[in-house]
Amino acid sequence: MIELTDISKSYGTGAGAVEAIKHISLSINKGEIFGIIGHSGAGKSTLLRCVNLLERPTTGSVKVGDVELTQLSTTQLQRERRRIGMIFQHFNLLSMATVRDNIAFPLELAKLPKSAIKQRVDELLQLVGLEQHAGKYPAQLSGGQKQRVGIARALANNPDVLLCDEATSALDPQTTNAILSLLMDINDKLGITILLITHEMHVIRSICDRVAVIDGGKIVEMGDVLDVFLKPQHSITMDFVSQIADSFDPRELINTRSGRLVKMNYVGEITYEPLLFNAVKSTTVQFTILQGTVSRMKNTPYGQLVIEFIGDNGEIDNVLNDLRAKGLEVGELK
Ligand SMILES: Nc1ncnc2c1ncn2[C@@H]1O[C@H](COP(=O)(O)OP(=O)(O)OP(=O)(O)O)[C@@H](O)[C@H]1O
Repeated sequence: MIELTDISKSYGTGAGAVEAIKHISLSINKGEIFGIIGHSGAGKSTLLRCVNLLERPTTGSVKVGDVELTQLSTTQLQRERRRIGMIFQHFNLLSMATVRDNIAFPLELAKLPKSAIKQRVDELLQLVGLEQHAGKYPAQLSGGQKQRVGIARALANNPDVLLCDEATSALDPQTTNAILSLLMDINDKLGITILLITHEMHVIRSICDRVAVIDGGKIVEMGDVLDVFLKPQHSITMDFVSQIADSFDPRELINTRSGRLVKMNYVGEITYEPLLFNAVKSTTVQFTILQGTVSRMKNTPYGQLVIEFIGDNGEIDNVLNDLRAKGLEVGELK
């Protein structure tokens, strides 16, 4: 649905030039929720804005659907942009217009008849749960409600793609979760492809299928969220993962514990099985959980534990092999 090929973007020229993104290629599938995470200044906004050519890349190609956007005339580009909705961190609503009029705005630009606009706005108000607030002005709404207006407005022309520019960064944790659920619901119901940028790993873990980590204008790591989360390769990715994982380094335990320290990852329904108990029950091996997370990534449960096993080495080997045979990824820390 979105194909970026060898995109670079420089601001300014000569000695003062800033190369905000450098040779980025990215392919996003139809119906996917794809997250881009990076620290401030990494180039996230620039990259996102290249997708609808709010920023024109200095070099490279931008395809949305089958259309190469960089080759279009201004009028053609305006038409194609209707297929790409966008929401913003600070909502960017028209302060002098009601909720209904804010949502109607892109439909008026598209020159729909009045009756069709009314019907579509009613549908959108219902989709985002704002039927009771149609006559209010933005100043009378909470942050979460303002973002719902932003989402309804972005969806007005039935776009294929929704770009989300730090859409939850100005919201409190509870409202963030409600907006993330709404985005997931919209992706599910409408099959719309969502590309979001964030600096919060929580956002990626809650709703994304795949993630790219960017730093210094380059993609440093990319993959399925589960893989990147459970086995981060790059130090920047590890920083982000530690935002939500229990963040102390289990290797610090090595010199303080006398048993065998084992790290295990597991994914899917086995997360809820009594795996450890079953593995040791017919042995004399004992275990202690030193560190652990059991949670969900989007809809997939997973666990990550650091365990100390105490007992006969041969028996512990058998326990570890038993766990591996059940599908756990098991690695010893020493
Ligand atoms: N219009 C501009 N003119 C000059 N430099 C710019 C412009 N926009 C962005 N930059 C520079 O490009 C680099 C990437 O900025 P960008 O806003 O894309 O990063 P970001 O990851 O979105 O950061 P943040 O999370 O702080 O918004 C930064 O060094 C920034 O200063």
